[in-house]
Amino acid sequence: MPTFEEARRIILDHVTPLGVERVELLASLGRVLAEDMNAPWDMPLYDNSAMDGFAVRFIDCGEGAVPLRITGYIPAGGSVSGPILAGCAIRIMTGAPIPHNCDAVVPVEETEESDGMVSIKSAVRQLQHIRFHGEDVANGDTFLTAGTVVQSPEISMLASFGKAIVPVYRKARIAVLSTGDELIELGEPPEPGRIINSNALSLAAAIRETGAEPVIIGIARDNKESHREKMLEGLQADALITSAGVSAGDKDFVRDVLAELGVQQIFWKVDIKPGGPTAFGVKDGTPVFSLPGNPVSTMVTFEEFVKPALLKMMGHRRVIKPYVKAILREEARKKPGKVHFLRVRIEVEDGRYWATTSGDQNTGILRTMVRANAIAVLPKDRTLVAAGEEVDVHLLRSDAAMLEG
Ligand SMILES: Nc1nc2c(c(=O)[nH]1)N[C@H]1C(S)=C(S)[C@@H](COP(=O)(O)OP(=O)(O)OC[C@H]3O[C@@H](n4cnc5c(N)ncnc54)[C@H](O)[C@@H]3O)O[C@H]1N2
Ligand code: MOO
Repeated sequence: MPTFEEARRIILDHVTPLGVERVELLASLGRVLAEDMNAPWDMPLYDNSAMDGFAVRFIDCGEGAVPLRITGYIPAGGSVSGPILAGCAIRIMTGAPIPHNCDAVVPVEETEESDGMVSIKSAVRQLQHIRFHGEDVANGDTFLTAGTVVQSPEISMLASFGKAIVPVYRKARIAVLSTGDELIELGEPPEPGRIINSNALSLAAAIRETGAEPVIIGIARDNKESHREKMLEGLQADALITSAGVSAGDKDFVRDVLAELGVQQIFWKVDIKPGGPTAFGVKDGTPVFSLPGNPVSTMVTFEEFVKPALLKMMGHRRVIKPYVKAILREEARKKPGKVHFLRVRIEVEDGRYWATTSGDQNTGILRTMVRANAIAVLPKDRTLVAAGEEVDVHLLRSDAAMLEG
């Protein structure tokens, strides 16, 4: 039986990035660039002023210099009409192109103006307040490399270079299959013995949060034909996730039917709790994740095993969530032999993370998953983690480390 880290490694070793597509710039947000991007021109494209003020010749600004005559005006978006004449200055705005013989810009605050003349009140350095063409990125340079996750700074850079269409890794389409005779769909009346198919929706949400596209294919009933039919449909997607029917029950058909359909089982059962009965298989390169049915186990195993794989499929290179250290406020006890994923609430105090358990850790208890914003990963061989001890934590929510305001 693989350990937690071994199981995650095995999964990652069996998945590869999907193909590439070209999308409109804004649609590339959160996606991964599939090609290096090279600058089609210098940025900035032309020498320009970094300040509102006066374009001058440095030699006219030495000690004891006389006021300069203002002979022109170049607004942002304007154009240069000629050189700066000796003893003259040209009023200029930030971003406006500078005359070819301008070698300094003096900010307006450092000048005094009267009767069409400007006096400079401070020492001038040659080349001050000029932004030179190509000083940010030179024509032909690689300004973003393949594998970069596109966020607003990348959008800014891509837009600045006129890239309206961007090559990114394809979004993964992930089939979600629930199994079990007890399941009813959202909207159907609940009654004893029936369970609303919440796993399909929590998985779909988690898939979306990862940047992939969920395809809910419904419920396979507790017979092999129903499993076969739904699984064949699910195997058309880039990956298939099933929930429930994977432990030792007499109606747990998932692994059997997957095997009949030619899915090679890579592992079944991992040394963890919750999530012990998790299985992973592959058919012709399509990964199949069989997650246990308890809603908490489904979500935790998605987070720890499926999410890194989906990220890798969509071209991400950083796919393994790092641990942060948190101080446990109260002791936690466990049996030895398995890594335990403890649902905790993190708070930041004095720049450190503090973790409190979110309550009842039974896998049937959903409310403590809702209350949790992180998972403390307790080592396999430990039986007691004392109050005040540091534990490794995976943050679950983007606001987990944020402060109230
Ligand atoms: N003899 C053994 N029994 C069990 C073992 C074991 O190793 N030996 N493992 C236990 C563990 S751990 C878990 S977790 C569960 C998981 O079993 P399955 O994955 O086969 O899931 P089911 O038994 O079918 O369902 C478990 C639980 O989850 C509810 N469920 C199922 N599907 C959904 C859904 N789509 N939405 C919401 N809730 C769902 C289901 O009603 C059950 O309550 O097995 C233990 N038993
Ligand atoms: O995955 Mo099960 O939830 O360990 O009880």
